[in-house]
Formats: sequence, structure tokens, C-alpha cells
Amino acid sequence: MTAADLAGWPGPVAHLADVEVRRGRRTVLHGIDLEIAAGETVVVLGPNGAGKSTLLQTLGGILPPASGRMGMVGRSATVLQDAGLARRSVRANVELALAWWGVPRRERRARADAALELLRAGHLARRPAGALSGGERRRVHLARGLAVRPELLLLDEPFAGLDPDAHDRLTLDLATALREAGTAVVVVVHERRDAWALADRIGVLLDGRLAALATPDELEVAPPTEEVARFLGFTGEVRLPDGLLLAREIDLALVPPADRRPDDLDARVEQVLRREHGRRVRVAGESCSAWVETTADVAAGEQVVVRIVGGARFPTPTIRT
Ligand SMILES: Nc1ncnc2c1ncn2[C@@H]1O[C@H](COP(=O)(O)OP(=O)(O)OP(=O)(O)O)[C@@H](O)[C@H]1O
Repeated sequence: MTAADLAGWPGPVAHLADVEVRRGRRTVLHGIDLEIAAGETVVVLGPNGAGKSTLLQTLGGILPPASGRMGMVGRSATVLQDAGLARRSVRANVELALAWWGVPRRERRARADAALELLRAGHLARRPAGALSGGERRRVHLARGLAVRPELLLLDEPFAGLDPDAHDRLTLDLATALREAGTAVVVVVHERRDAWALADRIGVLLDGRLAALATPDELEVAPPTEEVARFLGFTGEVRLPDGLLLAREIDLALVPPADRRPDDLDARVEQVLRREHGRRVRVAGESCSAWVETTADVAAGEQVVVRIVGGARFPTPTIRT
């Protein structure tokens, strides 16, 4: 099936239903339910060893499920972060991929150039592939993946190993390129901010299970479980009369004691870490233990007043010590 056959097709480009995947005798993915809609970007986040690469390999048809159902419309293309390039020009490398995918010779050059442009790598077309920086090489790989116009593009850690500026630029350019190309994509990333920058939906993979699958807005407001919330950075804990609040640094604020309200919390500053702007302050009190982002000039040992301005609420308290 080709992309043309998909026009007007309402269903997902790929779906997994109750899929289990084994590696050797170990089950590394359990009960995975996932549908990827045409044009959608699904970002997969999870700690090391959670099964992210295994999920990509399953979607790519490399690792068949041991049980469950899996369906795919058309073809998938996988872009590995450290795959090699042929010792030819950048454009020739993209054209090679197109040839391999059966694209007629007369179409290859225009499609290669368009894909390179999409990744802001048009100026690299005539460069030898061996003479690229890490960030440039990554763009060429991604252009190659987009040029073949797969029904589903699979990206495994596209930003790994880039310096912070190259990382930020590529995140932005990839988000734009994916929107313009309209290709359905599943991307594994390590950093939460990349997930938020790219995703239509985010899947959180914990210990081989899809512990959450939701839009960035939904996940930010209401992570489904404590485990997911903690993984997403809601690591501060506040004991409430009716449950537990898990909080990110920005969900709590230090307020001047004179402004104290009845719901505010008393705490003591335990640690102060400078950052480029402001400070991260570790506070602990009778009912809270958390990091708070602040511009206030506080020192370890000081008593402070903490206000709750966000966070995720859970009914059953399970404070860890
Ligand atoms: N070839 C293999 N044979 C057996 N077990 C494997 C193999 N590759 C991975 N595993 C195991 O499967 C589990 C999932 O690995 P996977 O590489 O999918 O995780 P990941 O989330 O991509 O991790 P990372 O973030 O470290 O890349 C891990 O426990 C890993 O040890």
C-alpha cells in the first residue's frame, strides 16, 4: 500500500492491541495498546531499560509480538541515531534511500532536495557525507527518513549526543518538518522537554507497560498515576488533609511571611542550588518535602512559607521517606 491509498482513510496507520514482546525468555513489553493516527506524532518517554527501543522495533516489524494483535497500513521507516552514511554526497545518500524504496530515478533529486530543505539542510546537499558535524549528520538521517514518505516514521533518540544549542535547534526544526510533512511518527526521546515540544500524544513506558498515553496538556494537568507523575518530574510531596499532592518545582512558590495564607505551608530550607537564573531550593516541613524554584535570596536553615500553585493530587497518601 502507498501513501496515495491512505488518502481519506480514517483509521490508524498502526495499531497494537494487548501486545506482548519477548527478548529471549524475558517479556519486555506487556499488554501494549496503541493506535497511531495518520499524521500524528507520538513521543515515547521512559527510563533506561523500560522497553522503548523494543517498542520501536516491534512497530518496525523487526521484533514480532509473542502475543496480541498488530496491524500496519503501508510501510514504516526507522531512523537510527548513529546509522552510517555512504561515502558520497549528502544528496546522493538521500537518493540512495529513495532508490531502495523504489522511487523512480527522475523523482529522486527533487524529493531528496525537498526533504533536506524541510530539515534546514538544503545547503548541505553537495557536501561529502563524511564531512558533517554530528548535528548535520542527524539532519541528513532525518531528511532521508522523511524523503521516503513512509506511512509511519520511527525515530530512536534523534537528539542524543548533541550539544544543547544544536539539540534545541533540531527539536524546533524537527517539530516544524513533521508538521509540514504530515507523516505519522513515533519518536523515542530521553528529555521531557523534547516530548512536550514534539508530541501530539506522549506515551510513558514504565517497566514494559504503557503507564500513560495522553496529550501533553492532559499529562501536565492530570498524570494518571503517582508513578507516572513522579517519572514526569512531580517529585515534590505535600501531605494534604485528603491525600497527597505531587509537585514540580514550579508548582510551589516561596512567599514572604507577611503574605501568609491559611493554606500555605511552613518549611525549612535544607539546600540551595544556584542556577543560571534564580535558585532551586530544597524545603522540608511537617507536611512537605520538595524542590522549589525561586528568585528569593534564601539560605539553608531559614524558615520559609511555601504556597501551592499547581501539582497533581492523589487521594491516597503514600509519602516516601
Ligand atoms: N537483544 C536483547 N536480548 C535480550 N534482552 C534485551 C535485548 N535488548 C534489550 N534487552 C532487554 O530488554 C529490556 C528493554 O530494552 P530496551 O532497549 O527496549 O529499553 P529502552 O527503554 O530502549 O532502554 P534505553 O533507554 O536504555 O535505550 C531491557 O531490560 C534490556 O535489557
